[in-house]
Amino acid sequence: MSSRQSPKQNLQRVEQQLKAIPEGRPQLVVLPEAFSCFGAGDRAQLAMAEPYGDGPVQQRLSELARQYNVYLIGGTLPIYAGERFAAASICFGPDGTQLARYDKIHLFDVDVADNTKEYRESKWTRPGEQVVTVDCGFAVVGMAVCYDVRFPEMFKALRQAGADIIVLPTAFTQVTGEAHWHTLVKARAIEQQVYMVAPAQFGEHENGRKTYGHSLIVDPWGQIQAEKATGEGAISAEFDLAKVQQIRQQMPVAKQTRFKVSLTQ
Ligand SMILES: NC(=O)CC(=O)C(=O)O
Repeated sequence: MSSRQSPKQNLQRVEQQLKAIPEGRPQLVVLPEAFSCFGAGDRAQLAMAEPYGDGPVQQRLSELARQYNVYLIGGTLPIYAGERFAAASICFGPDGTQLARYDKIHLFDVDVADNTKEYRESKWTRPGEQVVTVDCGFAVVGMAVCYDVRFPEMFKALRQAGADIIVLPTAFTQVTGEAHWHTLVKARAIEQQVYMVAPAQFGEHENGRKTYGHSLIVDPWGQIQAEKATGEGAISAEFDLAKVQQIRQQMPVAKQTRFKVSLTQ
């Protein structure tokens, strides 16, 4: 997506894309980070933050999950958390119920050589404290967001919690995306032997910020199954549990780790 400031407009785009998904209804649909509002400014996002479990964006996502009979993960939306908001990723089941909420743990407090220069996400966003998985029936799905991809220990924790797929709604900057995006997403898939489903924000937004795009689905062998190289739109790929199991059996890295080994000089 190339989300605008208006949640109404962005939700209309989500519905258009759900309608446009070709043959073979997917079981899981994941929207990018900040899908409902991008570029409005942090103060405006705080003002539009919804209480968890209530509010127009969550209500619409619930309706869409039911209407299209999918597990639907709303990448992130601002959820009321006092003086700051939580960048929450929320999973709805096909019956429209809210199944899980993950609040972005690692916040993007970074200097980047672009026209924004300083990103200080923690000024307005309250970080999450818990890793979250959700059982979607056909797979256990681990939830992560954007900058989390740079913290491999979190992905290990998700795998240990049973994840077969890890979703990564994203709004990578153009500059950091060009340099690191594909490598990071593939690395997390290979290390944890999981599918990575990483929908991204794309293009120039109303505040002048540029995001990298390149939504990706990567299999547990690190092969790209689908990529949106440019523009808006949906990509999809099949989830093959047998492939996950085969790779984990043939290369059982999770059992072979010697990380606890003590080093002597
Ligand atoms: N925008 C982010 O949260 C992360 C990002 O752009 C990066 O890690 O690079």
